[in-house]
Amino acid sequence: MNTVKVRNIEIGAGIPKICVPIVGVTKEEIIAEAKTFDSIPVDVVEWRVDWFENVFEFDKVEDVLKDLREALGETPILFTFRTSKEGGEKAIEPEPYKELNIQAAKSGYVDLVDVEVFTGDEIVKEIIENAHACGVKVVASNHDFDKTPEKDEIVRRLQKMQELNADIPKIAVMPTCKKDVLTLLSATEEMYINYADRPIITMSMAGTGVISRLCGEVFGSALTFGAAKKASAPGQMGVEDLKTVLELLHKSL
Ligand SMILES: O=C1C[C@@](O)(C(=O)O)C[C@@H](O)[C@@H]1O
Repeated sequence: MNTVKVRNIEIGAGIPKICVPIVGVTKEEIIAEAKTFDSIPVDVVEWRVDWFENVFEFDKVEDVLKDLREALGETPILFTFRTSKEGGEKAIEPEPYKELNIQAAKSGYVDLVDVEVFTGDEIVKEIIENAHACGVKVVASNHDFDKTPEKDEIVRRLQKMQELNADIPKIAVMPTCKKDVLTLLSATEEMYINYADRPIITMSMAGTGVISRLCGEVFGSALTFGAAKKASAPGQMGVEDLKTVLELLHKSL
């Protein structure tokens, strides 16, 4: 099993890493929030750029990235445009989506970019190649905010991300009942044990699924999202509580 090293954080080794999203609208909000992060437990910061008011002007995106990098010091930055199709704030066409992610990777300010795997194989491959060429890692992602696909389908999607050469396959699904949470955990365990040669990230959303955000070390999910000021998806716990539970489990495993 390979791990993914970004700055001083090794994703896929030991206790699951905590990623905190920033969902500010203005530059001021985004930077002000980043400046509070030295007092909370956070391993990786996700900038959810789809919330940013000027996301379609790259010079303004780059201007925020420059100050974010300064505010966050050595904490790795994951750059994510979550499209409205997958639960994000804004819609975007595939070509500008590709350009945005490649420009972010080339800026030198980000450590990882998130690429939605169902954008289209050619575009996904192009983003991954460009990101890798500048030393940036790629989290491939897929989200289903309505339901939980069958176990085999979840495993198939994670495999597809790995085949496309993403560094970290990730899937977030919505449970409609408790059994759906077991389906997600079972798919995670199967992928982790039988197919994955790299870290994966999985979660079942909302309150019903919250257990899946805590037990990654048991079933094989390498990173979990926790909330600081505002959650970016249903079911994210506050980071302090999240850290406590992850450490309690880690001690007993
Ligand atoms: O992909 C994910 C996972 C997530 O949807 C969650 O459920 O925690 C939150 C998003 O911000 C992130 O990009």
